[in-house]
Amino acid sequence: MQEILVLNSGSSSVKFALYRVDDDALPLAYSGHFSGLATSQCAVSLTRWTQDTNNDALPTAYHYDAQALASQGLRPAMTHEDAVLMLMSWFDQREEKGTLAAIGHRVVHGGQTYHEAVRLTADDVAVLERFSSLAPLHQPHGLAPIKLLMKQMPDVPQIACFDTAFHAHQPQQARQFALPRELTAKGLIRYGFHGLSYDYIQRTLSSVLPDGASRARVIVAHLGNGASMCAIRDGISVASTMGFTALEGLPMGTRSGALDPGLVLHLISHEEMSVEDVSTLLYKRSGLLGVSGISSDMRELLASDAPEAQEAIELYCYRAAREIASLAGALGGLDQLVFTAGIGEHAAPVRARIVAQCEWLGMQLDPQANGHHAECISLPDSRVGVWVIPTDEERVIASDCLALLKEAD
Ligand SMILES: Nc1ncnc2c1ncn2[C@@H]1O[C@H](COP(=O)(O)OP(=O)(O)O)[C@@H](O)[C@H]1O
Ligand SMILES: CC(=O)OP(=O)(O)O
Ligand SMILES: [Mg+2]
Repeated sequence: MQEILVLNSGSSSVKFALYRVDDDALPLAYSGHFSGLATSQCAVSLTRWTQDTNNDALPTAYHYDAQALASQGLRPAMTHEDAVLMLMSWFDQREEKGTLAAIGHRVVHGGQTYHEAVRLTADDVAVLERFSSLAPLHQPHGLAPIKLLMKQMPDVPQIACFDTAFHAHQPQQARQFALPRELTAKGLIRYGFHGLSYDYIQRTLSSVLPDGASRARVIVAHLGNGASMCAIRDGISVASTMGFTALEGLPMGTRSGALDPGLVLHLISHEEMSVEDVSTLLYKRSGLLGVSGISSDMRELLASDAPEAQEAIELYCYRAAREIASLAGALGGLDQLVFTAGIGEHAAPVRARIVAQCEWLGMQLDPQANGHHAECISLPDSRVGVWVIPTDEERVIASDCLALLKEAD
């Protein structure tokens, strides 16, 4: 039995999933995550998936409690490296272990060089390390396990799948900043991120939409700890709110989103901030955390009575509604809006506020459906369909790995 392991390293988490290779199918065997890495709230969770014997389309899940996790050799880890080492040792000790055909990794920035999944060499890793300053919260954490595993398991292919790849075929206008041509030629362009998530939603949408519903002009709102939106025309990305880096666009958990670039100059020239100070401010101290002064976590803000929490939520939704209008402009109209990722999938009040501000675009929310996170949350006669679809970046990575392995055969 062959298996594919997927690692999705985020700023403070490592999500993982293990798939069995069964011809073209990839049944999920285990999934889980280490969260709160490098904070005082480290945690780990693991779920084992088995096929339901009565209905093989429905997997049944078994969630391990803390004691069972410890007996599996898994406990909360402090760093990304600790987490990956512990995971590999658990992986090695498992009963019913198969042969590892590949390890797939989410790599956030592929620059202009990488437009599809690739089996990595040490030279590739060196190239990708150069993009670390463009995604400081992600790229180093994505590359660290790759380097570690290349040493530990030199015979197992380490395959990178890129957040930027889905956006690589956007029209030039959507990619270009109004900067002198020589800077554009150097790669100072809008790349866009969360592409693995958009790819998954784009692939899933056709099975979700009823017959006759158009997929021509779609906006996907990926609202997680990082947040962006993507305009998708007939399955292809045509514009995104994220740009050269994953700072651009919507306000996020701790990131500012779009700012007047003159403000950055002001911080450096008049507030005596160094480049590093500004970087920390914009990546780690802004967004929901900065505006609320309370938390970067939407759950805490929604539960809080503090006016600052409400202000942060209002600003978040206002900016989201404005970006939807902007992307609808890029698409020349709108047929479907999809919410996904942590906030998009679970925060009904946030979706309600955003859709209310987009009513003029032809969206009508079904409050009851929204309240219980139904797949379709718009009323039957809403001109624009509004959907909630859970994303699955790990599955996109696993299927891209499988396609690459088959190509190499
Ligand atoms: N039930 C919920 N209600 C509101 N927000 C939620 C809920 N569950 C998760 N979230 C939000 O989703 C965020 C994490 O989203 P996720 O897509 O997992 O992010 P990432 O992959 O960037 O770490 C959390 O920070 C939290 O704000
Ligand atoms: C690119 C990005 O912002 O990713 P995440 O949402 O996982 O932080
Ligand atoms: Mg994410």
